[in-house]
Amino acid sequence: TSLAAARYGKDNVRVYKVHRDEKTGVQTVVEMTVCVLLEGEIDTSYTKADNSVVVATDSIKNTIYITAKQQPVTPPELFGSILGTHFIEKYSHIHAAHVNIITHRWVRMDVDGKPHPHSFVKPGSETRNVQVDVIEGKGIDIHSSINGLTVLKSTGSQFWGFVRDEYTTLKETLDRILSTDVAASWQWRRFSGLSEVKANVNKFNHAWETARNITLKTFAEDNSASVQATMYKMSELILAAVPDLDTVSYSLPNIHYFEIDLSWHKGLKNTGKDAEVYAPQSGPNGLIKCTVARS
Ligand SMILES: O=c1[nH]c(=O)c2nn[nH]c2[nH]1
Repeated sequence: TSLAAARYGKDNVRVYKVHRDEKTGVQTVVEMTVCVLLEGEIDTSYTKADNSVVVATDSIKNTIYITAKQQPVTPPELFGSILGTHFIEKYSHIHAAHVNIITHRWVRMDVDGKPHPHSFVKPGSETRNVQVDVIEGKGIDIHSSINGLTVLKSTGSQFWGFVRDEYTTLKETLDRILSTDVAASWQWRRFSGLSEVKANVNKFNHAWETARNITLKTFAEDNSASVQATMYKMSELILAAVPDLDTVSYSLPNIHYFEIDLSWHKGLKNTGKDAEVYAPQSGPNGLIKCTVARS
């Protein structure tokens, strides 16, 4: 046998960092969950029980906290690039570092109509994530994403004209509920190294804001012919707005809300244009994926 592939490290490293502005007293918080996996000349630690090549995962965890203390932790694309670059520069036998960062959203609380200096709300399960792959001699590949952004529209969604055959029971509709948990991601062009990431640092927050705004606006305004058609429009708009992206991807579960026929109860109308009470479904759910390139 031989080792076809190997990478190891520490997962689920939870990090919180506060920034205290001495002048204004305003405090800002960041919370993230970090995973760092290392690749390189580590085969003998698997094949020969040779631990001399192992940077202990405990040391990797320590490095994450030290780097979070000494370096900026936002945007996550920058922190991931700094962290990954550290490992390939510090250890000559490590040739790639794969950093995954899940940043949780602490949104500043409004109290009496004013943003509070040190209080925050977590608005749900939405996160901002990055996968940063620092590859020695090649550069830095960054994949950014929005996850867990749950949306619903009560109309403005259709689905008809699909294959009808002996397997089909689904009725065509010009007006349905559409709900999904948005997973949107975008692949940056390769950066030559940390200095180029730093030179482009302002693009990362702009891209996240742009992708999030386009996703919400298109979801709301498009009279959707299908999940497929709407997610493609979102992708096209994001690529047009952010020139440094190579591709945009979506993975959208179609969370169904079924009509309930109540006509058996004294002829109660609750289907089609009379539908008001629906049964939200936890599963089965549609799952629609795409990756859109520039051409
Ligand atoms: O938007 C949709 N796309 C589909 O492919 C599908 N299949 N059933 N319902 C659906 N809705």
